[in-house]
Amino acid sequence: MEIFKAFTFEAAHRLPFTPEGHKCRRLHGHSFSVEIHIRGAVDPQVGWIRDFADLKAAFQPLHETLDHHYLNEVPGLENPTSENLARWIWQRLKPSLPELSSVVVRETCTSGCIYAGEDEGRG
Ligand SMILES: Nc1nc2c(c(=O)[nH]1)N=C([C@H](O)[C@H](O)COP(=O)(O)OP(=O)(O)OP(=O)(O)O)CN2
Ligand SMILES: [Zn+2]
Repeated sequence: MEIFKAFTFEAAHRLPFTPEGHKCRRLHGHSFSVEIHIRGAVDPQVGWIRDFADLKAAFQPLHETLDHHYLNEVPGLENPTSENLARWIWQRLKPSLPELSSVVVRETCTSGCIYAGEDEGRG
């Protein structure tokens, strides 16, 4: 079974490697949303996989780093696409949250990324 916890944060970014004239090359902002999913067995005693509060606590330091920041200035997010942001979050959560199964990032209501660690370990 899988559970998730959703978060939102406000941030500015620009995508420096988009072609000249691309709208996302300009500085702009989003109300980002992030879902942290974990997969595991339900503990029959307590009836849950893990307390939602554990997911909130794990994401809290990342929220502080991202919320109301210019993402391009955050180390590791110099090219803050949804894909790179999802991988950045995954790499920072996975060590303390081994049951992590996917990170979902939404830039807008209609655009986002789902990352499940596919290319981890490939350099
Ligand atoms: N694969 C990706 N494509 C794009 C990314 C990205 O991170 N990964 N990011 C952007 C921009 O940041 C943009 O702000 C969001 O994209 P888009 O969905 O094009 O934005 P709109 O809300 O303007 O979309 P419309 O549906 O056209 O109104 C671009 N691409
Ligand atoms: Zn954008």
